[in-house]
Amino acid sequence: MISLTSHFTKSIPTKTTVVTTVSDIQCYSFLFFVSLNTTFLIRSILSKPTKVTTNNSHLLPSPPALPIIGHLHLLGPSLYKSLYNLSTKHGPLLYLRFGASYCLLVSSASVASEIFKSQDLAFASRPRFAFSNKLLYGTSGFVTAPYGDYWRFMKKLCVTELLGTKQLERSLFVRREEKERLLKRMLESARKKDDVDVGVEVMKFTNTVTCRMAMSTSCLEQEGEAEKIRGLVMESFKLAAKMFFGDVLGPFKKLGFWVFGKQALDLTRRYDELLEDHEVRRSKNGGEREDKDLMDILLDVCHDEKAEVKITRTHIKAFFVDLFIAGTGTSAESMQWAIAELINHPSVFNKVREQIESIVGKTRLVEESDIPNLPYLQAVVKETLRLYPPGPVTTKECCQNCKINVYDMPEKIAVAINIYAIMRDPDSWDDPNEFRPERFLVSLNEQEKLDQCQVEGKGQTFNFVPFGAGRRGCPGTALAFSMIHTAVATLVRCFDLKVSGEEYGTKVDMQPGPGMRHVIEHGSPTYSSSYCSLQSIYCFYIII
Ligand code: HEM
Repeated sequence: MISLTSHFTKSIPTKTTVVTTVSDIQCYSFLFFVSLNTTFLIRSILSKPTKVTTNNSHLLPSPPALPIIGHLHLLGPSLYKSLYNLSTKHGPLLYLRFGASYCLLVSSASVASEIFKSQDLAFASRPRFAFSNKLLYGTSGFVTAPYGDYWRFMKKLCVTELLGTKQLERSLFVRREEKERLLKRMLESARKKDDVDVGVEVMKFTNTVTCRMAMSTSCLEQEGEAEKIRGLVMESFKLAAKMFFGDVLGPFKKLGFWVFGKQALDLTRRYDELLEDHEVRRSKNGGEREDKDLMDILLDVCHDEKAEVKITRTHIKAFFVDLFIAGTGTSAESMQWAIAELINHPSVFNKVREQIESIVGKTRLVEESDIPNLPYLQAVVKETLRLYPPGPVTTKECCQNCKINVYDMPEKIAVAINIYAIMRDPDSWDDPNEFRPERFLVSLNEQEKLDQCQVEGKGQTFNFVPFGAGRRGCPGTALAFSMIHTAVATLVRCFDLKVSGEEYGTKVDMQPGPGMRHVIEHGSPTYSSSYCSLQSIYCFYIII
């Protein structure tokens, strides 16, 4: 084990954050919007926002809105927190309008269960944003694909060839090797007494695992390839955050694209180059291989003229970009939050380490097969995901008329489900803002009762939903848990940790950065542009 012995000379990087009362992006969007066209403003003032009504007696609750901007002024620097504040004040199901776009906001487990379970099929698509057909392979992606043959085909492939239980067993050696590489890199820094940027290291780990599992290759094979992918993912977040706000521009959204279009095309070209380089290397190295990976299978379908579902090369590229964006930053971010909470709670840290030592001993590393015997580690990871979901808001679109509670849902209405709010709801959780992993430790008796409920179909309360749920729920849940458990256990097992330049015991600042504005300036390792943890993450170095 490596202990920290000396003070460190390197100072914490000064990524200062300026918190404003109203997010800059809001102001910029609004000013941009205002200066663009007064005619539209006048029209908007004259026309009342459409409210979603049901048989006329049920008007969806909605906070007071301003002309033109609707509820835009109610958003603060952190989007998901602003939405959380709105729901605590006005209720768990709200109608909101931001400039020219509108949506329903869902913030409680009971309303979410309608969407995740009772009306799952009706909400099996996602809404399209203003520029979604322009950014990164347009509408060919999997995450944004409408519910239909293409989505079903890709989902099945995803599960059978990459993320299902059997595939995860087959790819166990990849995660083991990459865990050892992560450890080696950290040990090297330790020997040199260097600071380690946890964010960079765990992102290399998740990137390379995903690359190797999906394309049988290591991102680290080529000089700087992991860094290149990490950079591209960060830039995608920045751009998506800027372009997302195009929606408030309504009929003028094309002008917004004109501003960012060149950046979007450049980003797509760089993803293209990366994937094409990769394809050239793989055909040089292998040609026809017996043990086909996901990329091989997709290329076969692409070349098969009789295939039931038509897959193009653009679909394949879009799919891999989606996997990187949805899978690598989210898992890496959760690892960082977990480590940060453990530094802030030394007694929890020691308990995790003691449990690992009692189960694994002192002579070998933690393996995935040890995880079922480490309930406290599992509880720490769950509690981290509850407090800091990397995708705090997920979106769905109603694709057929249906009812939520007493309200009729019109087709095409966009729904934002605030996962963050659900997992901090005091009706579901005692002391919801406290980090208390023990809440996830259930006694054997309780576990039996829970199992019985699951068998009888009564067990889903939808109050713990970091991965969403229903048919559009995250297919990478098992992989994410494997990666997070292993990485966190390895770091706790092998290193004593503290914030660089500070005394032992100094707390990591857990205040998330100011959301959208920060994403636009710095990019974010999270796949949701509405959430940002960079203040603590950037400032957070391990000293070994
Ligand atoms: C801590 C890690 C992760 C978290 C918290 C997370 C969370 C989520 C959430 C909230 C959704 C939306 C679910 C919904 O709308 O109901 C989602 C979708 C998705 N996730 Fe994850 N995810 C994680 C890791 C991964 C990994 C490792 C992969 C794959 C390598 C992955 C692939 C996807 C894909 C492809 C979708 C889109 C599914 C669809 O639209 O059908 N995620 N994830």
